Amino acid sequence: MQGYLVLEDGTVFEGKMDEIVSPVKGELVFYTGMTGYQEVLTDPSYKDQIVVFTYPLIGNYGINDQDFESKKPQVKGVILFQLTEHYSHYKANRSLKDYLQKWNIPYLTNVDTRAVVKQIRSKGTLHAVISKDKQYDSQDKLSDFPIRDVSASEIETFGNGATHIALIDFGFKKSILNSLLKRGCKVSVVPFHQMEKVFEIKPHGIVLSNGPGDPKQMKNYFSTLNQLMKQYPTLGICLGNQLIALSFGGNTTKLRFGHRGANHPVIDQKTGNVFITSQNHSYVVDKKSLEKTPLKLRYTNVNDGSVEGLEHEKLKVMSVQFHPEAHPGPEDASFIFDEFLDTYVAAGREKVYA
Ligand SMILES: NC(=O)CC[C@H](N)C(=O)O
Repeated sequence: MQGYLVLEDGTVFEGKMDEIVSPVKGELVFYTGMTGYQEVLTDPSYKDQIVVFTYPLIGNYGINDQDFESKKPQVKGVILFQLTEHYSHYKANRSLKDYLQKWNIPYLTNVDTRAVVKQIRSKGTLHAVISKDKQYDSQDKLSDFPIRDVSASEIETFGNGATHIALIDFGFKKSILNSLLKRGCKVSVVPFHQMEKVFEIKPHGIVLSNGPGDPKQMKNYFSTLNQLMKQYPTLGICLGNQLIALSFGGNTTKLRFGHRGANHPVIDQKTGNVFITSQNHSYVVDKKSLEKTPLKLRYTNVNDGSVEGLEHEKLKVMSVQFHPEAHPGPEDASFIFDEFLDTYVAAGREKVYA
Protein backbone atom coordinates (compact mmCIF):
# COMPACT_ATOMS: atom_id res chain seq x y z
CA MET A 1 0.00 0.00 0.00
CA GLN A 2 0.99 3.66 -0.30
CA GLY A 3 2.68 5.39 2.59
CA TYR A 4 3.97 8.91 3.02
CA LEU A 5 6.85 10.86 4.43
CA VAL A 6 5.42 14.24 5.36
CA LEU A 7 7.86 17.02 6.21
CA GLU A 8 7.10 19.87 8.58
CA ASP A 9 7.46 22.32 5.66
CA GLY A 10 4.53 20.55 3.95
CA THR A 11 6.53 18.56 1.38
CA VAL A 12 5.17 15.05 0.87
CA PHE A 13 7.12 12.07 -0.49
CA GLU A 14 5.37 8.93 -1.53
CA GLY A 15 6.57 5.41 -0.83
CA LYS A 16 5.46 1.86 -0.23
CA MET A 17 4.40 0.55 3.16
CA ASP A 18 4.26 -3.17 3.97
CA GLU A 19 2.01 -2.87 6.98
CA ILE A 20 -0.07 -0.12 8.55
CA VAL A 21 1.70 1.60 11.42
CA SER A 22 0.67 4.42 13.70
CA PRO A 23 2.26 7.65 12.50
CA VAL A 24 5.73 8.35 13.92
CA LYS A 25 7.47 11.70 14.14
CA GLY A 26 11.24 12.20 14.09
CA GLU A 27 14.05 14.44 12.99
CA LEU A 28 14.78 13.63 9.35
CA VAL A 29 18.47 12.93 8.69
CA PHE A 30 20.38 11.14 5.95
CA TYR A 31 23.22 8.61 6.09
CA THR A 32 25.44 8.34 3.03
CA GLY A 33 27.43 5.13 3.68
CA MET A 34 26.95 2.19 1.29
CA THR A 35 27.06 -0.27 4.20
CA GLY A 36 26.57 -0.08 7.96
CA TYR A 37 22.78 -0.05 8.24
CA GLN A 38 22.77 -2.46 11.21
CA GLU A 39 25.14 -0.26 13.21
CA VAL A 40 23.28 2.93 12.22
CA LEU A 41 19.88 1.57 13.26
CA THR A 42 21.18 0.51 16.68
CA ASP A 43 23.45 3.51 17.44
CA PRO A 44 21.73 5.33 20.37
CA SER A 45 22.79 8.70 18.90
CA TYR A 46 20.08 8.17 16.25
CA LYS A 47 17.38 8.10 18.93
CA ASP A 48 14.22 9.86 17.71
CA GLN A 49 15.52 10.30 14.18
CA ILE A 50 14.10 9.09 10.89
CA VAL A 51 17.05 7.94 8.81
CA VAL A 52 17.12 8.20 5.03
CA PHE A 53 19.62 5.77 3.51
CA THR A 54 21.00 7.41 0.37
CA TYR A 55 22.55 4.22 -1.00
CA PRO A 56 19.74 2.77 -3.14
CA LEU A 57 20.03 -0.92 -2.18
CA ILE A 58 19.87 -1.68 1.53
CA GLY A 59 19.67 -5.04 3.29
CA ASN A 60 21.74 -7.19 0.93
CA TYR A 61 23.97 -8.63 3.65
CA GLY A 62 21.16 -9.10 6.19
CA ILE A 63 21.42 -8.73 9.97
CA ASN A 64 23.84 -10.68 12.17
CA ASP A 65 24.33 -11.13 15.91
CA GLN A 66 27.65 -9.27 16.19
CA ASP A 67 27.18 -5.83 14.67
CA PHE A 68 24.60 -4.34 17.01
CA GLU A 69 25.68 -1.08 18.67
CA SER A 70 23.02 -1.45 21.38
CA LYS A 71 20.30 -3.91 22.30
CA LYS A 72 17.60 -2.63 19.96
CA PRO A 73 16.97 -0.34 17.02
CA GLN A 74 16.99 3.27 18.22
CA VAL A 75 15.73 5.08 15.13
CA LYS A 76 12.13 6.28 14.84
CA GLY A 77 11.77 5.18 11.25
CA VAL A 78 13.61 4.33 8.06
CA ILE A 79 13.34 5.68 4.51
CA LEU A 80 14.79 3.63 1.67
CA PHE A 81 14.69 3.13 -2.04
CA GLN A 82 15.05 -0.65 -2.24
CA LEU A 83 14.89 -2.92 0.81
CA THR A 84 15.94 -6.32 -0.39
CA GLU A 85 14.80 -9.48 1.35
CA HIS A 86 17.47 -11.56 -0.42
CA TYR A 87 20.52 -11.33 1.76
CA SER A 88 23.81 -13.11 1.65
CA HIS A 89 26.53 -13.03 4.29
CA TYR A 90 28.16 -15.82 6.27
CA LYS A 91 27.22 -14.20 9.60
CA ALA A 92 23.67 -13.13 8.70
CA ASN A 93 20.73 -14.93 10.28
CA ARG A 94 17.73 -12.78 9.29
CA SER A 95 16.69 -10.13 6.82
CA LEU A 96 16.66 -6.42 7.56
CA LYS A 97 12.93 -6.42 6.83
CA ASP A 98 12.30 -9.13 9.46
CA TYR A 99 14.37 -7.19 11.95
CA LEU A 100 12.49 -3.91 11.39
CA GLN A 101 9.14 -5.67 11.57
CA LYS A 102 10.08 -7.54 14.74
CA TRP A 103 10.78 -4.23 16.47
CA ASN A 104 7.86 -2.35 14.89
CA ILE A 105 10.12 0.19 13.25
CA PRO A 106 8.14 1.87 10.48
CA TYR A 107 9.85 2.03 7.10
CA LEU A 108 8.95 3.29 3.67
CA THR A 109 10.45 1.81 0.53
CA ASN A 110 10.42 2.99 -3.09
CA VAL A 111 10.98 6.55 -1.93
CA ASP A 112 12.94 8.91 -4.17
CA THR A 113 15.62 9.29 -1.53
CA ARG A 114 17.61 11.68 -3.76
CA ALA A 115 14.73 14.14 -3.72
CA VAL A 116 14.36 13.83 0.07
CA VAL A 117 18.06 14.57 0.58
CA LYS A 118 17.91 17.57 -1.76
CA GLN A 119 15.06 18.94 0.32
CA ILE A 120 16.98 18.51 3.60
CA ARG A 121 20.08 19.94 1.95
CA SER A 122 18.33 23.16 0.97
CA LYS A 123 15.97 23.56 3.94
CA GLY A 124 18.18 22.09 6.66
CA THR A 125 17.19 19.33 9.07
CA LEU A 126 13.41 19.11 9.42
CA HIS A 127 10.99 17.09 11.44
CA ALA A 128 8.90 14.61 9.51
CA VAL A 129 6.19 12.01 9.95
CA ILE A 130 5.86 8.54 8.43
CA SER A 131 2.19 7.80 7.97
CA LYS A 132 -0.34 6.09 5.74
CA ASP A 133 -1.95 9.51 5.29
CA LYS A 134 -0.60 12.70 3.81
CA GLN A 135 -0.81 14.44 7.18
CA TYR A 136 1.86 15.98 9.34
CA ASP A 137 -0.38 15.78 12.41
CA SER A 138 0.67 13.07 14.80
CA GLN A 139 0.34 12.28 18.48
CA ASP A 140 3.93 11.11 18.50
CA LYS A 141 6.23 13.37 20.54
CA LEU A 142 9.98 13.89 20.48
CA SER A 143 11.83 13.68 23.76
CA ASP A 144 13.55 16.85 25.01
CA PHE A 145 16.01 14.70 26.96
CA PRO A 146 16.77 11.71 24.69
CA ILE A 147 20.00 10.92 26.58
CA ARG A 148 17.87 9.87 29.54
CA ASP A 149 16.09 7.33 27.33
CA VAL A 150 19.25 5.60 26.14
CA SER A 151 21.69 5.71 29.07
CA ALA A 152 22.20 2.71 31.36
CA SER A 153 20.63 2.84 34.83
CA GLU A 154 23.44 1.23 36.82
CA ILE A 155 27.20 1.06 36.77
CA GLU A 156 28.47 -2.06 35.05
CA THR A 157 32.07 -3.20 34.72
CA PHE A 158 33.54 -5.13 31.79
CA GLY A 159 36.97 -6.78 31.32
CA ASN A 160 39.77 -7.08 33.82
CA GLY A 161 42.69 -5.19 32.29
CA ALA A 162 45.19 -3.19 34.31
CA THR A 163 44.04 0.19 32.99
CA HIS A 164 40.68 1.15 34.39
CA ILE A 165 38.54 3.50 32.26
CA ALA A 166 35.20 5.03 33.28
CA LEU A 167 33.03 5.28 30.18
CA ILE A 168 30.41 7.91 30.98
CA ASP A 169 27.28 6.78 29.27
CA PHE A 170 25.19 9.26 27.31
CA GLY A 171 24.02 6.40 25.05
CA PHE A 172 27.35 4.73 24.24
CA LYS A 173 27.99 2.62 21.18
CA LYS A 174 29.09 -0.92 21.98
CA SER A 175 32.09 -0.54 19.69
CA ILE A 176 33.52 2.24 21.92
CA LEU A 177 33.45 -0.22 24.81
CA ASN A 178 34.96 -2.91 22.57
CA SER A 179 37.73 -0.58 21.37
CA LEU A 180 38.78 -0.07 25.00
CA LEU A 181 38.47 -3.77 25.95
CA LYS A 182 40.50 -4.76 22.88
CA ARG A 183 43.31 -2.54 24.16
CA GLY A 184 43.38 -4.34 27.49
CA CYS A 185 41.28 -1.96 29.60
CA LYS A 186 38.86 -2.71 32.37
CA VAL A 187 35.85 -0.50 31.65
CA SER A 188 33.20 0.74 34.08
CA VAL A 189 30.20 2.09 32.20
CA VAL A 190 28.84 4.89 34.39
CA PRO A 191 25.34 6.29 33.67
CA PHE A 192 25.56 10.06 33.10
CA HIS A 193 23.33 10.77 36.11
CA GLN A 194 25.83 9.00 38.38
CA MET A 195 28.94 10.66 36.97
CA GLU A 196 30.07 11.93 40.38
CA LYS A 197 30.63 8.26 41.36
CA VAL A 198 33.72 8.39 39.15
CA PHE A 199 35.46 10.17 42.06
CA GLU A 200 34.90 7.00 44.14
CA ILE A 201 35.79 4.58 41.35
CA LYS A 202 39.11 6.42 40.81
CA PRO A 203 39.74 5.22 37.25
CA HIS A 204 42.94 5.91 35.30
CA GLY A 205 40.96 7.83 32.73
CA ILE A 206 37.51 8.80 31.49
CA VAL A 207 35.83 8.47 28.12
CA LEU A 208 32.77 10.64 27.46
CA SER A 209 30.56 8.74 25.04
CA ASN A 210 28.48 9.69 22.03
CA GLY A 211 24.79 10.37 22.55
CA PRO A 212 21.59 11.72 21.00
CA GLY A 213 20.21 15.25 20.79
CA ASP A 214 21.45 18.70 21.71
CA PRO A 215 24.53 18.63 23.99
CA LYS A 216 23.03 21.60 25.91
CA GLN A 217 20.44 19.21 27.40
CA MET A 218 23.32 18.25 29.75
CA LYS A 219 23.86 21.78 31.11
CA ASN A 220 23.22 20.74 34.72
CA TYR A 221 26.21 18.44 34.52
CA PHE A 222 28.80 20.81 33.02
CA SER A 223 30.36 21.76 36.37
CA THR A 224 30.74 18.10 37.48
CA LEU A 225 32.26 17.27 34.10
CA ASN A 226 34.64 20.16 34.52
CA GLN A 227 35.70 18.89 37.96
CA LEU A 228 36.19 15.37 36.61
CA MET A 229 38.35 16.59 33.76
CA LYS A 230 40.58 18.49 36.15
CA GLN A 231 41.33 15.21 37.87
CA TYR A 232 41.29 12.49 35.22
CA PRO A 233 42.70 12.17 31.69
CA THR A 234 39.68 12.45 29.42
CA LEU A 235 38.74 11.51 25.87
CA GLY A 236 35.46 12.86 24.45
CA ILE A 237 33.84 11.23 21.42
CA CYS A 238 31.20 13.07 19.35
CA LEU A 239 28.68 14.26 21.99
CA GLY A 240 31.62 13.92 24.40
CA ASN A 241 33.59 16.42 22.32
CA GLN A 242 30.69 18.88 22.41
CA LEU A 243 30.29 18.45 26.18
CA ILE A 244 33.97 19.16 26.73
CA ALA A 245 33.72 22.40 24.74
CA LEU A 246 30.61 23.47 26.64
CA SER A 247 32.05 22.54 30.05
CA PHE A 248 35.06 24.77 29.45
CA GLY A 249 32.92 27.74 28.41
CA GLY A 250 32.75 27.19 24.63
CA ASN A 251 29.60 27.00 22.53
CA THR A 252 27.92 24.58 20.13
CA THR A 253 25.66 25.29 17.17
CA LYS A 254 23.59 23.11 14.87
CA LEU A 255 24.80 22.27 11.37
CA ARG A 256 22.30 22.79 8.55
CA PHE A 257 22.01 19.07 7.87
CA GLY A 258 24.68 17.24 9.84
CA HIS A 259 27.42 14.79 8.90
CA ARG A 260 26.33 11.16 8.69
CA GLY A 261 28.38 8.76 6.69
CA ALA A 262 31.58 6.81 6.43
CA ASN A 263 33.79 9.02 4.26
CA HIS A 264 34.33 12.36 5.99
CA PRO A 265 37.91 13.60 5.56
CA VAL A 266 39.53 15.17 8.62
CA ILE A 267 42.89 16.93 8.89
CA ASP A 268 45.13 16.79 11.94
CA GLN A 269 46.44 20.35 12.28
CA LYS A 270 49.41 19.12 14.29
CA THR A 271 50.77 16.63 11.76
CA GLY A 272 49.06 17.62 8.50
CA ASN A 273 47.75 14.04 8.13
CA VAL A 274 44.37 13.60 6.50
CA PHE A 275 42.29 10.53 7.29
CA ILE A 276 38.79 9.31 6.49
CA THR A 277 36.29 9.10 9.32
CA SER A 278 32.91 7.74 10.26
CA GLN A 279 30.54 10.47 11.45
CA ASN A 280 27.09 10.98 12.88
CA HIS A 281 26.32 14.40 14.25
CA SER A 282 24.08 17.46 13.89
CA TYR A 283 25.75 19.75 16.39
CA VAL A 284 29.23 21.17 16.15
CA VAL A 285 31.60 23.13 18.35
CA ASP A 286 31.66 26.81 17.43
CA LYS A 287 35.27 27.51 16.40
CA LYS A 288 35.19 31.15 17.46
CA SER A 289 33.92 30.28 20.92
CA LEU A 290 37.15 28.35 21.59
CA GLU A 291 39.03 31.66 21.92
CA LYS A 292 37.66 32.15 25.42
CA THR A 293 38.41 28.59 26.51
CA PRO A 294 41.61 26.73 27.41
CA LEU A 295 40.92 24.39 24.46
CA LYS A 296 42.94 24.33 21.24
CA LEU A 297 41.71 23.19 17.86
CA ARG A 298 43.47 19.98 16.79
CA TYR A 299 41.32 18.49 13.98
CA THR A 300 39.16 20.11 11.29
CA ASN A 301 36.78 18.80 8.65
CA VAL A 302 38.35 19.05 5.18
CA ASN A 303 34.97 19.58 3.47
CA ASP A 304 33.50 22.42 5.52
CA GLY A 305 36.27 23.47 7.91
CA SER A 306 34.18 22.63 11.00
CA VAL A 307 35.71 21.65 14.34
CA GLU A 308 36.61 17.94 14.48
CA GLY A 309 38.63 17.72 17.66
CA LEU A 310 40.21 19.56 20.56
CA GLU A 311 43.04 19.43 23.05
CA HIS A 312 43.29 21.19 26.38
CA GLU A 313 46.31 23.47 26.66
CA LYS A 314 47.31 22.10 30.09
CA LEU A 315 45.06 19.24 31.19
CA LYS A 316 45.09 15.75 29.69
CA VAL A 317 41.84 16.30 27.85
CA MET A 318 41.37 15.45 24.18
CA SER A 319 38.25 15.06 22.07
CA VAL A 320 37.04 14.17 18.61
CA GLN A 321 33.81 14.91 16.77
CA PHE A 322 34.26 11.87 14.48
CA HIS A 323 34.02 8.21 15.52
CA PRO A 324 37.41 6.53 16.11
CA GLU A 325 35.61 3.28 16.96
CA ALA A 326 34.17 3.35 13.41
CA HIS A 327 31.36 0.73 13.08
CA PRO A 328 30.27 1.57 10.56
CA GLY A 329 33.13 3.05 8.60
CA PRO A 330 36.86 3.00 8.06
CA GLU A 331 39.22 2.47 10.98
CA ASP A 332 41.75 5.16 9.98
CA ALA A 333 41.04 7.04 13.22
CA SER A 334 41.53 4.14 15.66
CA PHE A 335 44.90 5.71 16.61
CA ILE A 336 42.87 8.11 18.78
CA PHE A 337 42.33 5.35 21.38
CA ASP A 338 46.04 4.48 21.31
CA GLU A 339 47.06 8.11 21.67
CA PHE A 340 44.69 8.57 24.59
CA LEU A 341 45.71 5.39 26.42
CA ASP A 342 49.43 5.49 25.68
CA THR A 343 50.05 9.21 26.11
CA TYR A 344 47.27 10.72 28.20
CA VAL A 345 46.25 7.87 30.51
CA ALA A 346 49.69 6.32 30.99
CA ALA A 347 51.10 9.73 31.90
CA GLY A 348 48.16 10.51 34.17
CA ARG A 349 48.37 7.42 36.36
CA GLU A 350 50.73 8.80 38.98
CA LYS A 351 48.57 11.88 39.35
CA VAL A 352 45.44 9.83 40.09
CA TYR A 353 47.15 7.88 42.84
CA ALA A 354 49.22 10.71 44.28
N1 LIG B 1 27.00 10.67 17.67
C1 LIG B 1 26.87 11.63 18.57
O1 LIG B 1 27.38 11.56 19.69
C2 LIG B 1 26.01 12.81 18.19
C3 LIG B 1 26.14 13.99 19.10
C4 LIG B 1 24.97 14.96 19.01
N2 LIG B 1 23.75 14.33 19.40
C5 LIG B 1 24.86 15.53 17.61
O2 LIG B 1 23.97 15.19 16.87
O3 LIG B 1 25.68 16.32 17.23
